[in-house]
Amino acid sequence: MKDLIHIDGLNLYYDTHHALKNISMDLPEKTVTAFIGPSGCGKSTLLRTLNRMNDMIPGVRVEGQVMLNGSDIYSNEIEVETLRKRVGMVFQQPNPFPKSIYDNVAYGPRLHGVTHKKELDELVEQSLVHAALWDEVKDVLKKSAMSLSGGQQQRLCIARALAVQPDVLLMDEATSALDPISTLKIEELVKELHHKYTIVMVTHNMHQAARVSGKTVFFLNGEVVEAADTETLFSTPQDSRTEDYISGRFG
Ligand SMILES: Nc1ncnc2c1ncn2[C@@H]1O[C@H](COP(=O)(O)OP(=O)(O)OP(=O)(O)O)[C@@H](O)[C@H]1O
Repeated sequence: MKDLIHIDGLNLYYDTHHALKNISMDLPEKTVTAFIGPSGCGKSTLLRTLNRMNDMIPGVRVEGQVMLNGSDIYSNEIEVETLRKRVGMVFQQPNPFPKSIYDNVAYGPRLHGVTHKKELDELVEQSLVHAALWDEVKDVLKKSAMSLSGGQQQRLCIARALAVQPDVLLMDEATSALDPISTLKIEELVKELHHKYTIVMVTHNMHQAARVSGKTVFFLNGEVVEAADTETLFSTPQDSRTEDYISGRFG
């Protein structure tokens, strides 16, 4: 599988706190990559560097390179809005807009200039189908997104992210606020979506990483300890710290 994202010598500081230390890795396209590791090890920080969400945090300094399909996303020529269209994100808490289901999904395409009703209708339907929500909402598209359950809201947020046809979908603990059934639905969805999208997910749940991802990266104190295909990392870890973590000795 071709590598879509190439990270080289990445360091990130929150003021004086050195949160990411010399990270280099490749993220293959159309694969789910899981970031695992104990709380505070830098998983979410690294995820946020992939669509420059850290730019919004005062005092953040980034050094090194993040290449997306051959271009450096930190170069001056990159427009952050365009980058975020290519690299969508879903957060821990479902955060639909207080608008109708339809308008949530149509929001991104409208922002990027799609105005034709038929085209919008198609995009909304296609995105909701891809997010495995269409059957549940197709008759209530005008209803408020806030009327949906937490799990449905999260799938709506996935549909909203997919509606602008991104290359990459970032998921930051996207199931940790959900019940087990909704979690399972999202895991099933992610397994389907990776045929079309490159997915990078942060998870506290090692079992989830093992179930869903093709590649896993284990972090500790802002450093990558080990990155490998998921089966190898969980069956034959090379580093004793990985082994200790996955066998539950800490974290
Ligand atoms: N906005 C911020 N300002 C200052 N420091 C931060 C900020 N966000 C994270 N940090 C610090 O950076 C380090 C990495 O945090 P990060 O949230 O990336 O870790 P994580 O592995 O995702 O943790 P968790 O699993 O608990 O979400 C931690 O020491 C954290 O305190």
